[in-house]
Amino acid sequence: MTSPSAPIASLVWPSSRAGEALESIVRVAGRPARTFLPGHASLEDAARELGLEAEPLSVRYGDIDVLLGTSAPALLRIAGASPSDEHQLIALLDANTKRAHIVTPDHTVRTVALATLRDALYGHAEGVHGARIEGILARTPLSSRDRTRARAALLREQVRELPLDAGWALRISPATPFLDQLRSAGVIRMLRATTIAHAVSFALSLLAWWVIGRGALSGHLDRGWLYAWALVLATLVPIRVLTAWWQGIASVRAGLLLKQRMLLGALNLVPDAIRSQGTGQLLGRVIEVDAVEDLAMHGGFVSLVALVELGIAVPVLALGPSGLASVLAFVAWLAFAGSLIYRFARRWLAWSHARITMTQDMVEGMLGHRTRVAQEDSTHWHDGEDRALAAYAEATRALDRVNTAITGLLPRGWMLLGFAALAPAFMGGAASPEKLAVGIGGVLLARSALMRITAGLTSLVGALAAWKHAAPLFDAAACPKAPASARIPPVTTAHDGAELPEAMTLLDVRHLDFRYRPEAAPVLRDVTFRIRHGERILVEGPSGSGKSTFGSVLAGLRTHDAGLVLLRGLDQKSLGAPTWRRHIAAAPQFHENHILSETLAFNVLLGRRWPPRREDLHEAETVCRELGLGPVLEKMPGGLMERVGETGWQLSHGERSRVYLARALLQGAELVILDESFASLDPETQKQALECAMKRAPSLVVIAHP
Ligand SMILES: Nc1ncnc2c1ncn2[C@@H]1O[C@H](COP(=O)(O)OP(=O)(O)OP(=O)(O)O)[C@@H](O)[C@H]1O
Repeated sequence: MTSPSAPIASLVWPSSRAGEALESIVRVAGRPARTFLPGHASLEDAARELGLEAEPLSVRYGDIDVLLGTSAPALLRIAGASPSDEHQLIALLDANTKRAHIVTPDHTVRTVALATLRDALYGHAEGVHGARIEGILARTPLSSRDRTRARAALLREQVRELPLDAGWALRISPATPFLDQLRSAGVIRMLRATTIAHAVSFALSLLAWWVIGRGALSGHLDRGWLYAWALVLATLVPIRVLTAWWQGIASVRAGLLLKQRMLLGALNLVPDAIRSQGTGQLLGRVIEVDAVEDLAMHGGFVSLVALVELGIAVPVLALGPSGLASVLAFVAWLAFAGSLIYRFARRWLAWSHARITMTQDMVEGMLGHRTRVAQEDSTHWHDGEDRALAAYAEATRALDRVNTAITGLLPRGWMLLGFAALAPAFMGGAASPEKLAVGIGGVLLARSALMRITAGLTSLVGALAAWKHAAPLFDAAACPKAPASARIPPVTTAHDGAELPEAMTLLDVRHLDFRYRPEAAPVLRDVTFRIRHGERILVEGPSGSGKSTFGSVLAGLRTHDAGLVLLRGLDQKSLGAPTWRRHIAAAPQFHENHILSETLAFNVLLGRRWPPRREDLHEAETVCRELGLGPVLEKMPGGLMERVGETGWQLSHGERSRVYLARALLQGAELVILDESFASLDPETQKQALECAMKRAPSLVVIAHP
């Protein structure tokens, strides 16, 4: 193994130039980027400044090869030249199985062997294990080549399972304008290439048609022309294959970007907005995302090809024997096609509305099914469904009628009209065979273009209808996020029981008003309240008095109408939602919380990095045991790795509430808000769980009934 820094020492960036390395990689990759302004708190913030997301690459040493193959562009963190040096960075542009391109500190691109990068990443482990391995090898009689190989193999074996902070993968943020994302992923370039390839392919088809038509109509076809025809057809094959390949790649990339964007939009939705929409409507939106992707991709490509074909068909018609008449007939038929597609669009919108409404009702019905089975007379379970089905069937029939006209009438009607326009030229006998061949070719080409454009536009209509439902998710992704760079003053340690100075105020609530709707009476009115670091506070009140609402405003889950909520003197807008949530963790009331169908470890470590480190799992298990979950951990065959939730181990009510508690306590927040978290526990377990919360939460707010 080569020494970690020697082969690429001149190609690495000092960590102090991380921002510049980021900017350089962005520029070389041809991505739209803003100018980098130095002085950011973290690399993640610096990346955000450049319109990127820097995702930490936390892997095991054994996964370095996979990492190098899949994470570019990335900033890789390697060990400094000597153990005392700060770490250095490699700006990885792209990589294949053997080589990688990196951007050097003088902003040039260099090719390096992938093995060199791998060795550089192992450099972190060299410092720790190198000397010991060297000691083992010193006692072994080996040639220097074998020694190097044995050293590399031993080191890899030693550290295979150990974690490595390998740097950051750089991704264009899903919140940047979608066109920029498409451009950056090379989709626009591929669309351009596809369009040109289609134009060439049509021109060649036309040439082939002209060659064969000319021969057929003139009565003889010599061998030379036949060869030319065969050659043109053979050339078409690779062009079509290449076009289909590009088209496929462009669809996959664009689809992926769209899904990422929608996912971000879903995560950006305000919880109250989600609640007011209902599960059915949200699911409807998510389903429509797939329809948007399929129909828009298909419709977009087909329409693009159709436009190319139209652009060729019209001049060919004009070159035929009945030039102007043929073109006018085609334009008139196109207008007729347009009116049919307009009618189709209106009916599709009505049909998709009926379909989506039924989906929403069905989901809501499924969610409430258990309650219905227990509470409602079975004769009323399906009330209203017949009416909805009848409306849907009628909308489907209306759509089918216009669809039949589009697919059946349009192409056949055009053939009749197109040949009718050519008829005088055929009858007159004055037109040359070449002209007649071009005329027939034009009619056929126009038919193909017409069929394609109707197929493309009908798909686009479907995409548009689906878009109406999916757009809120797409738009939510573009919501400007509050800066995450703002830092709150460092935490100072509380003195147990001592009167805390003013500076220790953690959360300051002043004249807070909150109402659920603008016209409704406020649920919280003029609340002024202060929590100091280390305090444990009990919030009590009768049912419906606004305790949970208050907790959710403090946790940043709801936005207040008036007043101030300050965390160490800064409001949520200045700190940004992620920073706010890092400092305040909440366990919402039971019905607002959820066990995800995942492992127990995943559920309790939800607020931390995933995959977890060994120490995360250890802490999670300790907290679970402190909360009295030891017996259930013992019962589960997989322990912490047992799958829980709807499809897994069904946790009891009290067990679930302690999982929610563990989840909140494990987030490492400064303030933990527990909303009726102890209500479902027996007195003994309640005492145990409360002791754990008191011990682990730096500051605590407990909401409970008197
Ligand atoms: N979306 C909403 N629109 C209008 N009012 C609402 C809405 N959601 C909740 N409320 C009302 O706000 C009030 C406060 O609710 P909150 O859940 O905060 O009370 P609570 O004190 O936690 O009650 P409990 O002890 O029963 O859990 C209640 O009267 C509730 O009905």
